[in-house]
Amino acid sequence: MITYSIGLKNKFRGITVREGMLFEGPAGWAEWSPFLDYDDATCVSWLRAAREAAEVGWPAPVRDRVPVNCTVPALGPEKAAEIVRASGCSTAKVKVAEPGQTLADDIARVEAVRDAIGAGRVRIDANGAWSVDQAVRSLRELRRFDLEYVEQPSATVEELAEVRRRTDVPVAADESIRRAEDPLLVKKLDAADIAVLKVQPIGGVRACLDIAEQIGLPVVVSSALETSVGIAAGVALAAALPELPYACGLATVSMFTSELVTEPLAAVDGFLPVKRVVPDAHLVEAALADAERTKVWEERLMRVRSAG
Ligand SMILES: O=C(O)CCC(=O)C1=CC=C[C@@H](O)[C@@H]1C(=O)O
Ligand SMILES: [Mg+2]
Repeated sequence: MITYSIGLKNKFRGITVREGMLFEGPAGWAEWSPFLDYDDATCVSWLRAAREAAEVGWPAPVRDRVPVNCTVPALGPEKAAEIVRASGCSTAKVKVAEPGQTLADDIARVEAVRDAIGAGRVRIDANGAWSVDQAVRSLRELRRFDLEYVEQPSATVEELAEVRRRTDVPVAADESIRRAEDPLLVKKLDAADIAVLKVQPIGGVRACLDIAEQIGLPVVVSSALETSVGIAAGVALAAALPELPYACGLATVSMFTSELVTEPLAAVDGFLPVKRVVPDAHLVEAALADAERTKVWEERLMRVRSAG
């Protein structure tokens, strides 16, 4: 069992360092990396996903590569454009509604991304930060950049449904699925056009495939900001879905300052290959967490195992 600690190039989701654990089982390597602000009960499904990866493996793929978007954190317009140009992707996902920023900041960033990507696709993610009225007002401004969709504009499923009724920008549900008691409520309330599925929070590739089948919406597979070991699970899900009409949010290892595998699952010309990965001993050594953080994670794992 390994505890890693890797820096992020830019602040994302309020964090600058990513930590997690890796395990090896009969089926291969697995990552368990619930965010530090999650309580033990929330981390149980994340552990189920890691167990599936280590002990059982994943269903057979139906494709050998997966189209991906580049992910643009809530940075200024120049840096945002730079990330898009360096990525080689023809779809970009831009973070908006960052606490402490304004709609003018979002407009400048999305405009810069639209210019950088040309005829490519631009989607935005508000992480539930807007009220319904704020979402409708913001989308009225941002829709001129020809948005593919807005991910989680507001916090609740009911709000998502209302935003969807009041805008012509398609709505994708993320937190409303991965953090919900009933992930299918989104469908029942007609709250979304697209379902964003993440393997760790939902509890594994098979758990995601079940939701995909029941929810009856096109699926975008997205990462939980894992190293290549965890990203491989997202790629396995994207590769096993019967239909994959959108680029996936799995090109996030480029946000890390270092990696654990010699050939990371990083986008080349907008695609990731479908493969399992094995951590490299030297890279792992360089990314090992210190004794104090390792203890924190080992204790967390023990608690979550007994909670599960
Ligand atoms: O979807 C992507 O392009 C990358 C992944 C991504 O945006 C996220 C990963 C991890 C945590 C989340 O805050 C965030 C998301 O909201 O989708
Ligand atoms: Mg999201």
